[in-house]
Amino acid sequence: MSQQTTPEVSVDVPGLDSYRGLPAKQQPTWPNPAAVQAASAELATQPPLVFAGEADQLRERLAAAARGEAFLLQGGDCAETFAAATADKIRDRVKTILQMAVVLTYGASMPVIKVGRMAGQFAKPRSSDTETRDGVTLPAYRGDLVNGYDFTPESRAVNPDRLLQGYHVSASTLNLIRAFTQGGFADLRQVHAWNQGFVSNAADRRYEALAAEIDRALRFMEACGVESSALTQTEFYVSHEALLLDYERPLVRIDSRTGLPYGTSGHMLWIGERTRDLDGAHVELLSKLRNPIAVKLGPTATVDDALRLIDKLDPEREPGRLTFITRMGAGKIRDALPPLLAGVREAGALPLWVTDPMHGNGITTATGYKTRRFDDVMDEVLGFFEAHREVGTFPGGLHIELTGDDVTECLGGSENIDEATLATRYESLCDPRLNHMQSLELAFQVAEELKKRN
Ligand SMILES: O=C[C@H](O)[C@H](O)COP(=O)(O)O
Ligand SMILES: C=C(OP(=O)(O)O)C(=O)O
Repeated sequence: MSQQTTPEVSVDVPGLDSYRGLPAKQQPTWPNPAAVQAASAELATQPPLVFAGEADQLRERLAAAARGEAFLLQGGDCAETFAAATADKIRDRVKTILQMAVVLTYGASMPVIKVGRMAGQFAKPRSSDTETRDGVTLPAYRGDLVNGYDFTPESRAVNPDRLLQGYHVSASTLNLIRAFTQGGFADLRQVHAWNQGFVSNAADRRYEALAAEIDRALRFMEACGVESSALTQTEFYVSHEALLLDYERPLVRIDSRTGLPYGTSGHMLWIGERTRDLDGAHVELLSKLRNPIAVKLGPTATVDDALRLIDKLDPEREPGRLTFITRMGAGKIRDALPPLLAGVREAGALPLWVTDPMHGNGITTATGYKTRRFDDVMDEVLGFFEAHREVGTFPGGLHIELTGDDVTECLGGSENIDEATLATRYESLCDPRLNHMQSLELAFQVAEELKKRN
């Protein structure tokens, strides 16, 4: 996030509101439309959270990944919360992503583009509008941008004041991320320090060995007089699902250099599996924005779906503009992905293909915990690499739900978290995340797959 640009101004753009008449899924039913309009109007007066030039820079980096010259690592909470936007928790998530990126960069000898599911991942699509506990039914929790998690009528009531709160929490999160990644914390000579404070375990020990090799290489480079800001700072971008239209639209700004509209709520915005209808409001609005855009594709996605999304979102077939994040499920990816890859390639398009091995592998235990098996997550990642090998396309990235905390939300991994252990530290308000150690283990395994390609 180093590149500065000319300031942006907020003006009405002809055509930008074409999404308004279209079906918009997964939106809250605001009880008081005037209050939402007031909140959106207030948001429209706020400064942009990210700059257009940064989004352009990310698009260039993603273009390199689409061409097979870089790898995208995108990760963070399932649902960020306002309460957990603390310095320690943000730092630990950034550290975990930096550590994973080091493992991948060193293993694959390839640049790794770091993108957090951070500073805006506050709205969640849900399967049901309501939740029932002990015979009491209340609105489902839709993320801190919409309502509260506590199971009381007051907390679950949707509240448009949260739109502004979400903006401000995103701003302070982003401020901290910028400070961590540009202000010395991401210096590669800190590669050991990133591991401190985490419980020592097998993945951490493997990481320590790798960090020692990196240290040696850095000392060698220093001795040779090599100096580069690439060793002391890192680019780190932010992304989230652009779900809540009353939040996203007011944060659109016109880039004064080019006159083009950018979503300034995050560098990269994605459209979820539940809202990717071609004729829906989400695809329409994001088709007008110049940011890098991603779309989730589940196991029922067809070649035709993918091609029509490309026509709508990336008509110029510009590498870096469009990323497909596949989330098929471990049992389906080997059948469902190869035809998609082949069909899109035959049509001459070059989207970036990324795997989300989390969202197709959810299960619920008998005791009611939503969880995922680490082995299923890993199996989907392997299936992703196999599918690309079969078709001859590039497996360009990994999208995961993770935390820097030692939570017990996903089953398995080398700590062997079992069903009984889930209860000890289950903190996610929506879907289960890989903990710090599981995230590192996954990074080592993905690095092995990338190494095989080389
Ligand atoms: O993160 C993704 C979705 O918001 C989540 O899987 C929905 O979960 P639900 O089926 O419990 O509503
Ligand atoms: C809701 C999500 O995923 P999907 O749209 O793939 O279900 C998510 O990534 O938070």
